Amino acid sequence: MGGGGGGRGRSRTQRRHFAHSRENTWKNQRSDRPDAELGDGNSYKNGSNGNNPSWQPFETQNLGFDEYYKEQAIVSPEEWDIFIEYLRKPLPSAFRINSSSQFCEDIRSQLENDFMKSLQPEFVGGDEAEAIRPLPWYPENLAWHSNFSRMQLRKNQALERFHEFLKLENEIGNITRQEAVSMVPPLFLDVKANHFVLDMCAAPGSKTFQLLEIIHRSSIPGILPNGLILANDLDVQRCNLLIHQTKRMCTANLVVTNHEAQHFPGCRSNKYGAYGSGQSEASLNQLLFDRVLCDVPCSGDGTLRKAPDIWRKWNSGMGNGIHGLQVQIALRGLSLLKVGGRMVYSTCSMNPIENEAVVAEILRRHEGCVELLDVSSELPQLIRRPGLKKWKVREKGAWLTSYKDAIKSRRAAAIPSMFPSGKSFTDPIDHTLGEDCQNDSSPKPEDDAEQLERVVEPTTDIEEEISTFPLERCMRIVPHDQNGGAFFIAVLCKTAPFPVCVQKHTSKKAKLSSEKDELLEEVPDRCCENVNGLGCNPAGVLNEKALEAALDQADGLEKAMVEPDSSNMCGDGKDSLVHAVVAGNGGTGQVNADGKRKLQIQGKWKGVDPVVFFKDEAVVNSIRTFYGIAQSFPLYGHLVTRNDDTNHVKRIYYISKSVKELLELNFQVGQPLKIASIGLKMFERQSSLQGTSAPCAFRISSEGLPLLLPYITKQILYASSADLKHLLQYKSIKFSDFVDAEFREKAPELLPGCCVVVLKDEDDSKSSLARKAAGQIAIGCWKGKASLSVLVTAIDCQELLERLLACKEVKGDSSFQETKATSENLTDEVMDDIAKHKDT
Ligand SMILES: C[S@@+](CC[C@H](N)C(=O)[O-])C[C@H]1O[C@@H](n2cnc3c(N)ncnc32)[C@H](O)[C@@H]1O
Repeated sequence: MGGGGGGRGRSRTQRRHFAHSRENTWKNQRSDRPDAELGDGNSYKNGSNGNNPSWQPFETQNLGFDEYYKEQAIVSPEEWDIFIEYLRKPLPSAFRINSSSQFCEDIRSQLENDFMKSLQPEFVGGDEAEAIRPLPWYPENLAWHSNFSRMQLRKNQALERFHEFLKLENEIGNITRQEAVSMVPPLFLDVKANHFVLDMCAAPGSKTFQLLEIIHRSSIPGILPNGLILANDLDVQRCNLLIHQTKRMCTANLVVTNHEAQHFPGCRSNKYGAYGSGQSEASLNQLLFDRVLCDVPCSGDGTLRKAPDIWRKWNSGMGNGIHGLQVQIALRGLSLLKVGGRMVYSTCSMNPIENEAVVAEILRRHEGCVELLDVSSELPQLIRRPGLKKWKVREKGAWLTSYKDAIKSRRAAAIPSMFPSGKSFTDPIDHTLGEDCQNDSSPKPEDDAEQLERVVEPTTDIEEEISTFPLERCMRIVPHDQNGGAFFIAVLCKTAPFPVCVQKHTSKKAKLSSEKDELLEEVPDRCCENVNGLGCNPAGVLNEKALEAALDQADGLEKAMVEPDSSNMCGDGKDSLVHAVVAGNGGTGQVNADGKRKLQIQGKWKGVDPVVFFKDEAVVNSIRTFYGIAQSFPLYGHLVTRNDDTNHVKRIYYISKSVKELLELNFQVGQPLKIASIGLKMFERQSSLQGTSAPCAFRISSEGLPLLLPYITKQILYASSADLKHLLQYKSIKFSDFVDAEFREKAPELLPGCCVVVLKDEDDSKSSLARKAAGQIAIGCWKGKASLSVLVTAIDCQELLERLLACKEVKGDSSFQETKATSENLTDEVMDDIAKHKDT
């Protein structure tokens, strides 16, 4: 694999993290109920409570919700009952096969030819005919729908093999459990292997993982794709979940950052080769993206089937409260998008205020530069509804048809962009989104059900508004169309650079014409964000005059940034503005002699380990020599650590060429990116007693091995399937006990320390599976005085034994059955064994 093909060396803590990653309230609340196990979509509202007298059914009704969505005509009146019925049913599960995994075909074939048939007798029916089935709209049968609940999988003996399969393949990254509708947005991004992709609100990372699969899909072994994924999330803990999730991918093409998406820093430099010793020539001088995924935070009412507690919490203030932030994030995404690039805006909410209103607002602000794409010919089997052209705003119990309504009734929380026309009319109160960008997404104390009791002001004298944008090109997925969750997706294309925003200015004209080009693209977004937190209305066309004005404005802006006017900014936008200036000045970090600002541009993010290029030539050369790594595999400039003290580096990470360029640019412009994780763990310091006597201080990590494998010429042995099986089974084997004579002879000749054992192509291999596995199944081992020991976790041993078994089953080798039984019983003892190897 070119890296990224699903992984080895998964953290055992991962499962624990995932257990807490998403609330599954059905699971917690209904485990004692017999009907809870059906997984057939029955409504549980009126179900029995089993033997638990304290059990309370979830209230799957909310009058405010009903009234709101009926009024918004989210579905036709005839469909209302079935819509609600489905919303009350638990969500069937879904999973995706990792299309870049070396075992992708095996897994698909196992599902199609084995599980689809063998599980059918265990399925009791309901709305669905099949126990498991491929999702018809997902390409190549790579995503699957399952009608078994987690509890059924756990409790039903007959399903045990399928359950074990799901658990194991999920843990090692060959499949990912993910809600079906959540798999849709990345498909509409049309990502190619060479794309730079920004995932703005990425945690917990299921879509990031899918994007990584796409860029790695056609990689050939040992070659990395030219693209990268930059996954960002504001929440540090959720970022950690994402890092754990994506570790399973073993990729060198991922960077994880931790920023407010609406203030994601700009990185731009006009200088080349300014970083470090000057040996490296950065070929990237501005960080713009070919694709942006804008899967924004939202009220989440599309996930009601998975999280029924939302029934209780839901009120219309949730959507209103988050609309401003959603607009800001989407606008920032567009400003970071290349001309010609695609951005997908998505939410798991059904609310038009969070969906169509946001899309309409960004089209309004960048009219002529951004197009809402008609993607009706893409994924034709996906059932979706056109976006709404009209909707209303509910505010403090009243229905508002137009912003005029809001002015009339002095409903200050409603802002023009929430309405279909987006018109602000005469506004006695200052309703800027700047106010809203305090990011108060928490629902207002109003309760819609209560509000229903109030007298609602008539709006009859105000005309109904209809959006003039082609919002029917947006897509709304509703639960009853294909027995899933609800989602909203809009696909946008940036068709032209954003014009300059012309505003009043007083400062002197900027004279540096060399900066003009930069300002053409950089200033408008920033200067306007500084004005109202949302970017500008592109009233002015770009001409020489406008450009000069913009240069003037930039001049003034720069001053403003030294003494930021906090009243004009949202959140901690000050930081990103400062970074932007650094970027604009070629990353010298010496924009002026202001000491306070200098501190801000050190690029040292509190509490975040630094990212340091690992340039210790002696160590790099010793690694290259020890493993005989071919010169065609670039190491220099591709290795980084998270430790300033290069003498005490424990782990060395490998980064792709694309990530290297991004990192170099980040250094050039003063490190505005707050990097939480980067690259692929490739080498780890061997700290055992044995390790200290080994000629090379670093061993190859399991994650890095697939990428490095085609380039290793020393410390490598080819084992028969029998010997590899024994190694995986017993963990440590004396040289004299190997079955294969050649292997028995060659193993003692290796240098002490880390080595690689690869499954060899045996002449008698009849199955294509076995032939394919040969040369690809490889493990790290430790060569001691008289034995070889595996440096592989128990779960990896188990998975590899399963693979070997699958190869052998075709040949009818019964001796492998015995191995399988043993592999399933791998215990913590084995884990301890391996841990000892690593830690003693
Ligand atoms: C809908 S979830 C994203 C789900 C994710 N795309 C996935 O597929 O796994 C929204 C995410 O936005 C993050 N978030 C909230 N406010 C944010 C902001 N201002 N900037 C960046 N991320 C934000 C939340 O922490 C949350 O992880």
